[in-house]
Amino acid sequence: MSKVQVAPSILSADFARLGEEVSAIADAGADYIHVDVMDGHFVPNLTIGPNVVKAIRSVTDRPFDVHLMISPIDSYIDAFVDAGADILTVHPEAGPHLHRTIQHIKSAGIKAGVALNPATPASAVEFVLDQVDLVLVMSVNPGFGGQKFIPSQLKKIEAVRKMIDLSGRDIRLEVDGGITPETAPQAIEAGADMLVAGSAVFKDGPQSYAANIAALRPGG
Ligand SMILES: O=C(CO)[C@@H](O)[C@H](O)COP(=O)(O)O
Ligand SMILES: [Co+2]
Repeated sequence: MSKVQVAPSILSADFARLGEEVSAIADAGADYIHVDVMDGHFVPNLTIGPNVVKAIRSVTDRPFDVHLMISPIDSYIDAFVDAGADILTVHPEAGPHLHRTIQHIKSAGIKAGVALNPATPASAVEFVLDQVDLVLVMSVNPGFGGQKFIPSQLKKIEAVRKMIDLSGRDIRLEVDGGITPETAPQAIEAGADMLVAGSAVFKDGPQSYAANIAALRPGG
């Protein structure tokens, strides 16, 4: 399996100093910058939109992994592509035609991911697996940082890992929610190769970011 990569979620950053925070996690070893976009409708929280993504894009050359929790999804894709997203990940429930949404993202020349909510089965991604670059398994219900990892998702991570390996395609398996030094090894053991972590990275301030990121990697 490829090296495990860490994508800190800026949802737990200090929004008053967002540019500095993005720069600090990049310097601390983040492989991606995970951006949680929430609309107060698909999920019960409101966060940031494409203007903020555009504003922080110039702070680092790390890829932006943009997790879209908005519905209906399709009319927002181009704005996030223009803002500088490198990966756009969408939920199957967020639009009427998942395959078409993925084609839209791919036709813009960037990577496409599909996010599976805790109650959404692995099979939801089966017939688009030939199109996607990433599958994101949500290990909490989407909407907030700082929630507890849902253990039943480990089985789904294993199932998605099998599907990816069978496909023979280069697809990342990202796990998002409640990732800590205690739960990261379980997610990795089940097949994850990309970990999102918000509260576990941003706790204790910038001087701890490098150690917090390192603690999530295998052997960390
Ligand atoms: O997408 C989401 C929540 O909807 C996540 O990306 C969280 O922001 C991760 O936060 P922690 O659970 O790591 O604190
Ligand atoms: Co997320």
